[in-house]
Amino acid sequence: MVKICCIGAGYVGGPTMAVIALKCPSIEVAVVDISVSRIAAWNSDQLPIYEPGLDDVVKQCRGRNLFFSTDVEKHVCEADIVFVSVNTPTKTRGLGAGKAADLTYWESAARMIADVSKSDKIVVEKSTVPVKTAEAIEKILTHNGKGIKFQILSNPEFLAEGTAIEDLFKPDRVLIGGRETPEGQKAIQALKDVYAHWVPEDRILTTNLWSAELSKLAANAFLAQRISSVNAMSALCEATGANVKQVSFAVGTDSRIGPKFLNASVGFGGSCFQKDILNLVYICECNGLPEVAEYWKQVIKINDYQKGRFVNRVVASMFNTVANKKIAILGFAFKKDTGDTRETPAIDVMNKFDWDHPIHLQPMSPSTVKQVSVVWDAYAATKDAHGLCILTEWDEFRNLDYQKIFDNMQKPAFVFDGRNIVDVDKLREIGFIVYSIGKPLDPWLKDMPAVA
Ligand SMILES: NC(=O)C1=CN([C@@H]2O[C@H](COP(=O)(O)OP(=O)(O)OC[C@H]3O[C@@H](n4cnc5c(N)ncnc54)[C@H](O)[C@@H]3O)[C@@H](O)[C@H]2O)C=CC1
Ligand SMILES: O=C(O)[C@H]1O[C@H](OP(=O)(O)OP(=O)(O)OC[C@H]2O[C@@H](n3ccc(=O)[nH]c3=O)[C@H](O)[C@@H]2O)[C@H](O)[C@@H](O)[C@@H]1O
Repeated sequence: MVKICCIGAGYVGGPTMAVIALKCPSIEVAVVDISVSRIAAWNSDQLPIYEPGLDDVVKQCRGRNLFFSTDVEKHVCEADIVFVSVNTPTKTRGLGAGKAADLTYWESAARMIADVSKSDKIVVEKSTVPVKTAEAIEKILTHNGKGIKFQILSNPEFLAEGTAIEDLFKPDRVLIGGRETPEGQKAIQALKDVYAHWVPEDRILTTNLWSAELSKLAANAFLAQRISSVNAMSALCEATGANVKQVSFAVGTDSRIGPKFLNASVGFGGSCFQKDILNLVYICECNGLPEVAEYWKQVIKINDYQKGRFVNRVVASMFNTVANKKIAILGFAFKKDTGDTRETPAIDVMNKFDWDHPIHLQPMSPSTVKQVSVVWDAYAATKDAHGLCILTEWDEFRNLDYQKIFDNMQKPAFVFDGRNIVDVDKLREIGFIVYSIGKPLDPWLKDMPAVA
């Protein structure tokens, strides 16, 4: 029986391995992590991440051929294929701080694999890593490996949170990069055989190592670039009276451009887009390509601009200050159908509100006045509020009773839709002053000295 071990039981390791276990009953899959609480949660009825369809998949195979464990070394030692799906955040200190990927988790995983292995293994990069990481990993493994043979493969993951199970069941493609040697090709075939249990052959792409590593960074950069492009257009729409929904529909019907990923928003969030682009920027700089680095940096600059623009609209509309006002934030996750709040635009928006709050009105200590409170219900959140900001596109926010909300808010009552999900005309009829990203401006906003 083929044995797979995955190091890192996070948003990627957990769902990907659960799907491999489901689709390949003949393979034993162990997901290991140093976090005791995370593993305990994977072994409980309350999984550590919220992902539609995940509970069902885990229930079907946990204890059968899917195991979650903190005994990292034992499972690595026994495995034929070791996936490494640890976090690769942006470095916060030292060389490349603020841009380069922090590979300390990866390096310690690689050293541990080298230490505990007693048989040949295929080591698979599942985490998103800088191009050429496989070379460094190879060096760590072969220098410590006591003659044991390791083949490194790059198999980046393209799932999106909220649709992870769907994406894993029917991926657009699976990408496997490996060495162009006979041993490398054999390793590629072994991993292909795993995916071939459910992914059609023509969707399994094989490349050299560096192409696979770089394709992942490139894919995320292209996706984020589409969002920054449409968000840049949203600013121009507001200035000209065009409607960004109509513009993106018209643009997206061109089959060369396509309709997906053209929703204007308060900005993209999530743990990966920003970090992966920064990583790309750093790699370009290190390779003497400052113009290319500058090009990709703009994607992040526009994203920051968009978040700032949104807050400026809110503050300018509300008589140029939010001090002493109650603002209801509807949605905090970085997108719908996930509980993940890493790098969510809601954090930036709320921090900027805090910045607008004059010092003399700030509580002396965090316990004296509670500036932020969290409630379960949109009606409770909006009661007596001066304005509401929609920051995540949860379906429930489309169908709220906005008349009831309006009746319970302070007047004038404002709606700031950072996701373009409300019916602007209907809300204006109710009496709200509405700002919706990239849509023709409310007369109220036109008169404000808004700076965007
Ligand atoms: N979150 C997402 O939707 C996607 C993430 N990725 C990439 O996948 C990688 C993992 O991302 P997430 O799953 O979101 O991260 P995560 O933070 O949810 O999970 C990583 C896990 O690795 C564990 N870990 C770290 N070092 C370890 C070690 N030495 N031994 C054992 N466990 C260790 C941590 O305790 C943590 O539970 C990142 O490189 C990310 O860029 C790629 C595609 C999608
Ligand atoms: O490497 C990763 O981590 C993953 O990053 C993204 O997936 P994810 O961040 O989970 O979610 P997305 O659906 O891409 O959304 C990212 C952000 O962009 C925003 N977005 C998305 C689409 C759009 O049209 N407009 C827009 O503002 C979302 O609200 C969210 O804040 C990619 O879509 C995945 O392919 C990739 O595997």
